Amino acid sequence: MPGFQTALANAAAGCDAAAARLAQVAQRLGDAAFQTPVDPGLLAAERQVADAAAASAQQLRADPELLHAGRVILHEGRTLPLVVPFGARGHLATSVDARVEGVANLVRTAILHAVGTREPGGLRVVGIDTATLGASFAPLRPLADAGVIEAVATDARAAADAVALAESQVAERIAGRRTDRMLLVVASLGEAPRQLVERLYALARSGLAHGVTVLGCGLPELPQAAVMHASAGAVTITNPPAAPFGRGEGLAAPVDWPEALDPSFVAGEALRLAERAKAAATLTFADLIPARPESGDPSRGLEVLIGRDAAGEVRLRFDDATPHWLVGGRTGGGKTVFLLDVLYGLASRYAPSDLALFLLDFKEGVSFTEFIPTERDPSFIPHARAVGVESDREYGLAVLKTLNEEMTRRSTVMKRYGVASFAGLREHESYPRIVCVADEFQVLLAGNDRVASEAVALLENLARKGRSYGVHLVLASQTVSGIEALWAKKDSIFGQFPMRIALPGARTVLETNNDAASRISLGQVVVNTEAGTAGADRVARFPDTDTHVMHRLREQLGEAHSGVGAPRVFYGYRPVHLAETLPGERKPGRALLGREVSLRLDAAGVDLDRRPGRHLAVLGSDPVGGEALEAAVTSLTGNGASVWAADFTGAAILQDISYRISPEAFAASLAEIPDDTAVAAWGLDAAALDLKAQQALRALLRTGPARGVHLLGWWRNLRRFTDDIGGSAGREDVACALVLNLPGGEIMSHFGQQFQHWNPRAGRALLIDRHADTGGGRLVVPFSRNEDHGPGPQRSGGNTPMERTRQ
Ligand SMILES: Nc1ncnc2c1ncn2[C@@H]1O[C@H](COP(=O)(O)OP(=O)(O)OP(=O)(O)O)[C@@H](O)[C@H]1O
Repeated sequence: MPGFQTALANAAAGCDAAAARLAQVAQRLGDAAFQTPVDPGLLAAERQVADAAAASAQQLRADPELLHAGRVILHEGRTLPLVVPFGARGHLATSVDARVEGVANLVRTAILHAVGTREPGGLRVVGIDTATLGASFAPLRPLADAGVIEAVATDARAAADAVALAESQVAERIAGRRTDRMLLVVASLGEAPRQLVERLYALARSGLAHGVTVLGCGLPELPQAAVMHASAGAVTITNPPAAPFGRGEGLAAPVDWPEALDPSFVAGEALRLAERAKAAATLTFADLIPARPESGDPSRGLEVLIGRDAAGEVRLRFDDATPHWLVGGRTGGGKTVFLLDVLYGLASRYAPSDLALFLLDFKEGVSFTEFIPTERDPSFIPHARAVGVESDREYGLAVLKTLNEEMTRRSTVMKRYGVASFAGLREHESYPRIVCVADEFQVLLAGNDRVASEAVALLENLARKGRSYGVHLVLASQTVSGIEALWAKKDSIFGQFPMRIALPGARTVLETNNDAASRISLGQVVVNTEAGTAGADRVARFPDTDTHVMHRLREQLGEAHSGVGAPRVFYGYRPVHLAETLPGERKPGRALLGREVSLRLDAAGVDLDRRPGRHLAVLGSDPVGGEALEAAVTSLTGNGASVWAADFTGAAILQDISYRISPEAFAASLAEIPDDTAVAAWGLDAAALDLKAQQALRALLRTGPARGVHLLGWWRNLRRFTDDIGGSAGREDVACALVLNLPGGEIMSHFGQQFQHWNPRAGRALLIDRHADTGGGRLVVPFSRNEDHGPGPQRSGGNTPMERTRQ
């Protein structure tokens, strides 16, 4: 057992050190029995050799392939630097581990030497120190913070991960994917399983040729290594395999460990090397963006530069191997910045005809405003097709549906050409790759309602098939529960996300035994293309965004693609007004009520045609119900319709109506409505219609549409409404309803089971039209009054709050 042997050796070294101290004391006492007489001629020769060797050793200090591993002890107390092949030329092992102070010195000396003699980024350092819990590396902390020391394993599981990291370094070097070296420093291994030791030996055998050097403390049987043995009060060193010291087994003279380094020197040197590494590893945002936008070929995938790690530039891809990405990180961990780096990088490298962005943000905040025109800055990213800011879940669902439909469309075209991949499709037609980013996607999946189950099904389909059709997902979440929600629903989905991106504090995006994200700081990211497997991480540094560079790119893209309209934007938090509808949206006989929460953000309304039941009930006490009714009336009168209006609330703003019915006269007027007239009534629940009036109302409902008479009534309470129309018998007589703050459980008795999940919330309404092909109704943002102008005049255009420039 190497662990046992090391423990024995450590104990022996302790005894030896005590014996050596005793010998020194005896020497000082002048006991001649401890002195060995040496020929004076030999001593003189030794002095000459030592002087020459010391001078050349000094010159060799800058050679990364040679390590000053200690001192050679000569007669008369003279010493000579012990220089051994290292790096690509050999490993070094010791019989005792870093619990012996001299060996801990060796560990620090070797790391500072190896890092300092190589170009920044040319060397990765990974440590194992289970017996002293990382204490051997503690003075080198700045190097760990800077990511030069990538990991120090302090328990058996982490030790296995560290070995796996070194093994993957060998594999990557063999595959030609890396050119840097790794120094694996086993400072102490404790009672390691035999299997792990064998893996270390295998690493040592293949490492020299393939980029891994091992400093194996307490591993005297390490292959391809010079071994420093501590025994009998002295340390000896065996021959380095490729460059023996002489003809014997090892160096003829005793040696000693390196002298303890001054702590302030270690701290200063570690800091200097850390700063040097950081400076070399840092790209600026401008470095991510080419000076002029480019038109890369998206056929085989999309590639984007996101930062650097010790081995150089880090580029990530959307392709067959990593079609979808999962991104995690705690609040303030840099997720927004990282996504901007990626998306601006992509937009600068691919033309809008080759890359389409769908951007969904489900959290409160201002994500993705850098892609859309604002009042202060009209520039935008032309690749963005649809942007949801503080999106409703239903908007997210609409986007996912659109993307699924797009896959179906592409599959038809691909069948026609007899091709099975996106690259094959691109040989015939230039479809863009699509990247859909859903920030805080767990909101979409929360709960057990229809939206959640549809979203899971759509996501699953996109995740499984997207790669073949050039459709890619980026799901980002700050919360653990976000990702767990998806695990719980369909654990198979995440199998389609081999690319895991963990920002500081991310937990669930990596495998549970991979704690790489807990060791990085702001500005760093763990990139793992093997679904988060421990040992397959790259730790990269990515830059903060730069508003000037972003603005410049938007302007450049705007000039280059002036024909491309701004994206459709859904602002979940903004009210909408009738005044902002476009002329094409206003049609005679159509009462407009709001905007659909859908990808096209169409104006939502009801057609008042001659079919039976073409009436509208606005239901719920929310005052926005009254405002939506005002908009409906204004949209009708704007197209020349005749409207008679009655207001039982005293708060309605009645514009351009043909005739105002006083509340008292309402019941009597019902029988006198002329043909082709809409009757609008606010607060019908307060009308207290008696039986006769109710019968007149029901007659109007039944016979009105045939002669162009339609009722648009606002009842603030459902009971009054159902009473007035005659309960379930009158259900078909009012085919349209705009439901506001009445819960699903309440309305389902009248409208049907499918509405039980309706969850009323401010600024949203459910539009039900029994004659339209929308079984579950449509979520709409009801038109509210313009602060100053009531429902507002209809004007010919408008840009906010829902941008509609792209058709
Ligand atoms: N690579 C980086 N280098 C320097 N600063 C950064 C970097 N990434 C992010 N930051 C800074 O950290 C802060 C938080 O970043 P960011 O807004 O991206 O975090 P987040 O994870 O999206 O958090 P939240 O969603 O809570 O805003 C910002 O002030 C940002 O400038």
